[in-house]
Amino acid sequence: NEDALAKELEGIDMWGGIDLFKIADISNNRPLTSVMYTICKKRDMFVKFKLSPVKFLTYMMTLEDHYREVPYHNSLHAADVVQSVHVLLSSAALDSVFTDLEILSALIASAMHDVDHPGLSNQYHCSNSTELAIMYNDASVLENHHLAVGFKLMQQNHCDMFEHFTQKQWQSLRKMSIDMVLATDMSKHMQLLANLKTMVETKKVAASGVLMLDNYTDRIQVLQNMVHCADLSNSAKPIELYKKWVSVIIDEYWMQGDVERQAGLEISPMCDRHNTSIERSQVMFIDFVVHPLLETWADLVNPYAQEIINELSDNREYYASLI
Ligand SMILES: CC(=O)CCCOc1nc(Oc2ccc3c(c2)CO[B-]3(O)O)c(Cl)cc1C#N
Ligand SMILES: [Mg+2]
Ligand SMILES: [Zn+2]
Repeated sequence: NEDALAKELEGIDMWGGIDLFKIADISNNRPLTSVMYTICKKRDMFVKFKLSPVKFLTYMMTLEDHYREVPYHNSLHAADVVQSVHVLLSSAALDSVFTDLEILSALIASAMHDVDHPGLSNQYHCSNSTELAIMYNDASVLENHHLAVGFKLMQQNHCDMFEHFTQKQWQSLRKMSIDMVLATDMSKHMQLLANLKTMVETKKVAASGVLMLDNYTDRIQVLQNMVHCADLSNSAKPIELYKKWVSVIIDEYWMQGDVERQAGLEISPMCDRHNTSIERSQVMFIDFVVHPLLETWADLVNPYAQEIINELSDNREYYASLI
């Protein structure tokens, strides 16, 4: 089985290069741990930061165990975002732009960004003043929870993989990871996109063609948008993968709608199994959210994301043709 897993992981450096549904099957349902270990190994993170592989794997398996068995927001999605960030980071326009600590932070943030997701949206939690909504005062409720769980688990026995970090390194990784995961809250989308657009208009590029980012605000904005793009990137992947992601997210939305209907609550958008057009909602999400974001990202790292935009346009036409 190790050979089959190694084989499937060969495409890990390519956009849509791995099938996470297959990897889940052949990794004994450890897609997140397998993908994260492979990428960190390739990026020589264990040597660079003196990470104990045993503690790293113990943490990753513990983190993976804390993703729930919900249709979409399980560890498969986290593995997908980790791998997508890994590919976006390797864009030539970002060559040696980010430090190893920034790269490790982006990968760790991606790995934990939806941990313990209950399959119910922020809107559901806030509308019903759930325990989590009360805990986080309706502000980025799920994203705060994902971070709290993700970092709490690092304090567990044998999970302290950053034991050799200086206080400065730890504080920096923690701040950047927090800023990236909080930026995956969809209510921050318009602000994030506006910042990215401004950055594209004012971007400074070195003679070599790489981006020049000279302060924390600019650097973290690019990292936040990168994780956000990866988080929404299903519709820019090969159509067979995209269709699988659509089918599982609809399952999760419909389960939420069933809970809302049962409780006599107003059913959230796209969550009513008796009244929803999957094709229409996908076309609208692509037109109003994903395409504007990925197009701006493509402008930033131009011309290194054209393949992603082409894939997205093909997929949009596929669903538009079914309406
Ligand atoms: C098959 C797909 O293309 C799924 C991509 C996500 O599809 C949506 N996502 C939406 O918002 C969130 C985006 C990211 C996240 C979450 C919600 C909660 O955790 B998360 O960080 O994964 C909204 Cl509002 C609509 C759609 C649609 N369609
Ligand atoms: Mg999330
Ligand atoms: Zn996510």
